[in-house]
Amino acid sequence: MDTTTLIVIIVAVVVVLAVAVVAGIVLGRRRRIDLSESEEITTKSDSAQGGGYQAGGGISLSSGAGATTASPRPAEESDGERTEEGKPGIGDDAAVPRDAERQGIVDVELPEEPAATTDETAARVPEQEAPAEPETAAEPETPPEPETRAADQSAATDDTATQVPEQSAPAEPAEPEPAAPEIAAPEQPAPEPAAPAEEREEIAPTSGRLERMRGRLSRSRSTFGQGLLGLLGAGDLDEDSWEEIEDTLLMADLGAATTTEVIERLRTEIASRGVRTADQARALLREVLVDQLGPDMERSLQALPHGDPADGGKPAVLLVVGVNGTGKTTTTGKLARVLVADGRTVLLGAADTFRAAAVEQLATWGHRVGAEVVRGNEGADPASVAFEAVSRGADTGVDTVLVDTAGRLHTKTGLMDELGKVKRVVDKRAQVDEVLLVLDATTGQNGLTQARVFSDVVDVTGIVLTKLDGTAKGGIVFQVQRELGVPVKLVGLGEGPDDLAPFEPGAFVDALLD
Ligand SMILES: Nc1nc2c(ncn2[C@@H]2O[C@H](COP(=O)(O)OP(=O)(O)OP(=O)(O)O)[C@@H](O)[C@H]2O)c(=O)[nH]1
Repeated sequence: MDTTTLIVIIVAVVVVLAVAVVAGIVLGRRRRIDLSESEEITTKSDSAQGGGYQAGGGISLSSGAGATTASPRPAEESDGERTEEGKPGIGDDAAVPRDAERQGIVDVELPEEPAATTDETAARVPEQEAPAEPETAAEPETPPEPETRAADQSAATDDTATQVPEQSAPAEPAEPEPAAPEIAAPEQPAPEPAAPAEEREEIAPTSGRLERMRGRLSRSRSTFGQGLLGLLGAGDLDEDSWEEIEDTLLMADLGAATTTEVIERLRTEIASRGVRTADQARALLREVLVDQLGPDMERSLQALPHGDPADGGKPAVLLVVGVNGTGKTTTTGKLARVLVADGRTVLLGAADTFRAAAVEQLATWGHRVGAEVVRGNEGADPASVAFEAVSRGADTGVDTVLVDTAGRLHTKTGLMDELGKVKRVVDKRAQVDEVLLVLDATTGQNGLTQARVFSDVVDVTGIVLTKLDGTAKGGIVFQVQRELGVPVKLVGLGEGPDDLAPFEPGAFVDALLD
């Protein structure tokens, strides 16, 4: 073999090797997930994301009779995120140690002393702490001492309010059918049934609210949409990447148990489905997150009357409960608007007798939609006001009675007893169709602790998660439902009168990932 032939052979071998290397690189790149390929980004109208969500869906209302709540998993299967002692604590942090002991729902010990220093929510409304300790709360069976009536009834600003005379709630449990307390003849001003129709405010249509307000979830969206999809789309997912994804989910308050399940499912599905494109990664993430939100849970609001109220039917009764400052009164007012917009008649019960401003606030909401308000004096027995509101609602034939209760720390045994009493007393007059627990989404893990205690005391049937517009921790929705098996039914997305939307898992996840 001469030199020329040798050179030709060497050149040929080099060329073949070069072609092989280039082909290898190209194939390798194709197998990566790259979210920067704009043409592959899925739009929300893409049928692949359907999931049954109707962005135009309104708040679904139903009658309490026969409605059931489906739970995605039994509560005892849930894995709580705990402090080192393995017990729920006030202000639990989202960053849970991975080796934290898992456990289901546990009884929370209710300390005697307020946890105001560690409870953000309580700290927000400090003035409520002082009057929150009347002995009547600790001794719910004892009628409260008669108190001096607030100086001047004419201070009331709402014409439609009906004043409940000062009295204790009907005794319980000795009298199964307590006599309805009389309505005091108000002095000044005379009560009016409702504001004239022409004075009432326009109410935004309930349909399509979540769609219209999806921008309000922008803080949570930056975690999920940019954070999570960015990580998933970074290509080779090594152990460091998975850890980052895990941290991101924990920071968004999904909780350790949900996070572990999400990660495991993503890892399995990415491998088995051969996820390679941005579209596929997004669709998979959406599917996994929606599944975690229990899409089959019953979320309609049991706010429709039992039969025709004009023909002996009974109004639906909803109790609104929660700790201080979560947005109970605001939510009650917003809900009244939703019902009025649906053509329903509503009566509001102002059973927050600790804070005069709360009563005025509710009266204003009522006036704006022409709903009558039953109110008590500051310091009156809230059970009595609630009872009277339900009685009045039944007598006047309204469709729905909404009872706003005072904010109370879940750690205050006496106040929780008092709440239990409110429900038991109302139960004697009419069936309570919904107990809505209002949770402030910005308080994160503390909301969970509250939810457990409230659920124990008053059998919560639905969660309203407020202030989702002001937090990056929208993942708390996942935890609340998982731990309690109680559906999030409504979400508060702002301070405006119509900033209340139905919670729909598909739409919610879409809003987070867009
Ligand atoms: N950003 C935002 N603010 C809200 C939302 N819901 C309620 N708020 C605000 O939260 C504050 C407290 O609301 P309230 O309705 O007075 O709370 P509350 O639970 O009735 O308070 P207490 O009766 O004192 O326990 C008010 O400033 C509301 O405007 C929401 O969804 N988003």
